[in-house]
Amino acid sequence: MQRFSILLLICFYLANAFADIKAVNGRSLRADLERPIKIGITETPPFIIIPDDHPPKGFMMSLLRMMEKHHDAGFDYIEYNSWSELLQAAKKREVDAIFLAQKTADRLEYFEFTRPIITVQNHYIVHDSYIGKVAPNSLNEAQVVASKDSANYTRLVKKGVSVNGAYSAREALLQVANQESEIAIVDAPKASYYMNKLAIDNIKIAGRSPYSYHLAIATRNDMPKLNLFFENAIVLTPESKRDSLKLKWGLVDEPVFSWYIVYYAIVVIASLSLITLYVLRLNRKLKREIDNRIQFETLLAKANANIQTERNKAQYEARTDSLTGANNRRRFHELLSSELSLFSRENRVFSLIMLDIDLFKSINDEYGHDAGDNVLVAVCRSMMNALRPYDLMGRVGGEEFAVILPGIHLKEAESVAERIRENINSLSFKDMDQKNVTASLGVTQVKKEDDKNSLLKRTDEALYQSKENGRNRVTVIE
Ligand SMILES: Nc1nc2c(ncn2[C@@H]2O[C@H](COP(=O)(O)OP(=O)(O)OP(=O)(O)O)[C@@H](O)[C@H]2O)c(=O)[nH]1
Repeated sequence: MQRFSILLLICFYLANAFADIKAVNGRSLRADLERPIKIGITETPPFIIIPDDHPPKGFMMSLLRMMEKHHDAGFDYIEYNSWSELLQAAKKREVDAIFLAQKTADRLEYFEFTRPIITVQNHYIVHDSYIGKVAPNSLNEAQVVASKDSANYTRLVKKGVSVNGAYSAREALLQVANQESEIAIVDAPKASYYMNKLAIDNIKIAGRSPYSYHLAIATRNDMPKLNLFFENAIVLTPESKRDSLKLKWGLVDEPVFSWYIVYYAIVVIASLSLITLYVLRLNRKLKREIDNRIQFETLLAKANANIQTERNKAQYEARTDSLTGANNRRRFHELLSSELSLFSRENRVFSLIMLDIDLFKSINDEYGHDAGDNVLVAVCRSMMNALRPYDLMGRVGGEEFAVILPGIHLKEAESVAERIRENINSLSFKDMDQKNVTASLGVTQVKKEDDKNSLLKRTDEALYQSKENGRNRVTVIE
């Protein structure tokens, strides 16, 4: 994250460096200029128009006057007859600033340029009788004319195109109107201005040159504060005011290639790419972490499920007799305690049966321990069959079982015990030569004054009496 922030800072630093916005206050700057700024002007419609008997006007003049007023500056306008005269005067420092387009190496020796104020597109102007559109590669075969002062002229001469050098854009247009030349290369604002002003109605625009130029203010480079002043004045001129001036003078800003846009685009794209890369990386990392977490949670859930299963198993084993599956002695005593407390709290009566298999030792001795185990399992199952689902049974000794009969009174409990006895008596075991097994049972019903010991003791006593009286019987003690 820290690395990313540093990169972003560098991007914004570069963006500002390219934009080169020198946000200096216009008023304090003007105070540093000891004398009015001398601005050289020459006829350059529709940017600068110099009528014989009126003050100069045009887009640039309006803009300069706006700056003058807005920044409380003093401008002196010095007029020149031609562009070349004006340029020479500026180089000789007779004027401080001029309105200029091309940043040639020669000009950069004398001037510093502000950012572009407006971008102007060149067009091909032809006579009305010209058929078709003019393309850049058709210039070689045509009679082309351009103002000698213009960059178009220099550019075409450099490319080896034979081009007539007119004294001005006005003359170039007139040459086409008079059919002395075929194609004039003039920028759109000038062309439309002269076509209107001179009422030339036999020429037309027949194509767009690939070249455009930026118009800026060039200030003498031995007064750096001057450039800063104009730069600041341009930045502080509201876009809306500049737009309304452009509209007034029939200017259209052409969508032309600008390095500023490229720089900004690079910076913005680079920043967005960095952000996207960062987000994608973060996303991948998060996804990995989520996957790991899911995997970990699945393992954890499995482990928890295993623990729970083991716990359930342990609980089951802790309360169950492993041979018969009945409640073991400990669990049975817990159940008995809770029945007793229910009886004392809610007066819910219950009966207790105690059962002991008769002469079980002899079964073990005669048929083996495994046969004895089978008898225990069979007796247990037979007891369960004789009981209701909510009766509570447990194996409380080696061959001894007990049953709690919730809600059952003594008489009914006796019948249940009798049914159990009969069921056991009717069991037959193949591995014991169909020998019958019998059991003795003792039955009692809980009483108000009972605790666990007294209850168990009474039931045991009943069981003991069954044994004493010959086994295979049920004895009831109230
Ligand atoms: N096979 C088997 N025998 C058991 C188990 N638990 C206890 N025994 C045996 O059960 C027998 C109980 O014998 P005794 O207490 O003498 O009573 P009995 O032979 O049933 O005689 P009475 O109760 O008087 O009818 C003992 O020999 C124990 O070893 C068991 O889980 N499996």
